[in-house]
Amino acid sequence: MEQRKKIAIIVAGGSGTRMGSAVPKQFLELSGKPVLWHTVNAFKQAYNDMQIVLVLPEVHFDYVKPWLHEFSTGAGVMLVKGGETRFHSVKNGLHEVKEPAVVFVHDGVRPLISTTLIRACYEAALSTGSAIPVIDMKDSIRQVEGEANKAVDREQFKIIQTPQTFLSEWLLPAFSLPYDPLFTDEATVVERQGRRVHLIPGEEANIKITRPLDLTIASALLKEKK
Ligand SMILES: Nc1ccn([C@@H]2O[C@H](COP(=O)(O)OP(=O)(O)OP(=O)(O)O)[C@@H](O)[C@H]2O)c(=O)n1
Ligand SMILES: C[C@](O)(CO)[C@H](O)COP(=O)(O)O
Repeated sequence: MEQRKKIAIIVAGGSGTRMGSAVPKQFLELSGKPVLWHTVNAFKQAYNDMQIVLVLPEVHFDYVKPWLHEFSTGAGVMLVKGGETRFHSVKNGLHEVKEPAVVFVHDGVRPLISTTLIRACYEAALSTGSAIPVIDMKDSIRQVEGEANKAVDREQFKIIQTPQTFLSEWLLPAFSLPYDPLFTDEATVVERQGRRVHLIPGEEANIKITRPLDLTIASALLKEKK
């Protein structure tokens, strides 16, 4: 099978308002290392020729420099300034994609991503153009509109994860579209360009650390993984 350069754009440019911690959640400690260390490590473990583009506010470059040298072998890690929204952070990272590649876009705050899922995304994107990991809904859901609410069929919905993975020739043109607040992930941007995205099974453990309880859950999951 054809092989391609692999680039992981890891976005860590947010301020973590829902977490409410003094230090942004991507730098909080998880089993003795920053959350973001686990995320970068997962991509380096999956493929040692993986190029990492780490997107974060310039004021936070000093948080990561002390431990980044650990990942300097192979294609290394590049630091890029974050943007106003996640979309703008991804767009800044994409400026570093200068040759045909399989591009993974991953939340810096999903440190439990597995080697198996990263490799599955690579293979699926290489053969179909895109790979979006999803999991089933466990709870019942309701649609709320003002005072009214109604049950909806949860079988028609999926929970979307990252890494959202694409051939660079899919992703780069899509990000020249004007920003829309609905662009909360890359699948939405690529779809707006008229492409149909390919869903693959995600992982329950691939949680996004968003609120304080998620850090407790991530810590327990990491212990189980070891
Ligand atoms: N301008 C932004 C906003 C978000 N992100 C990143 O996108 C990922 C998912 O975003 P989210 O969990 O919403 O993080 P925050 O925006 O930091 O959190 P909150 O919405 O609670 O403020 C995170 O790794 C976050 O750092 C980013 O790179 N640039
Ligand atoms: C990309 C994402 O993690 C997919 O579930 C999600 O859309 C990020 O949303 P957030 O509001 O920026 O956390």
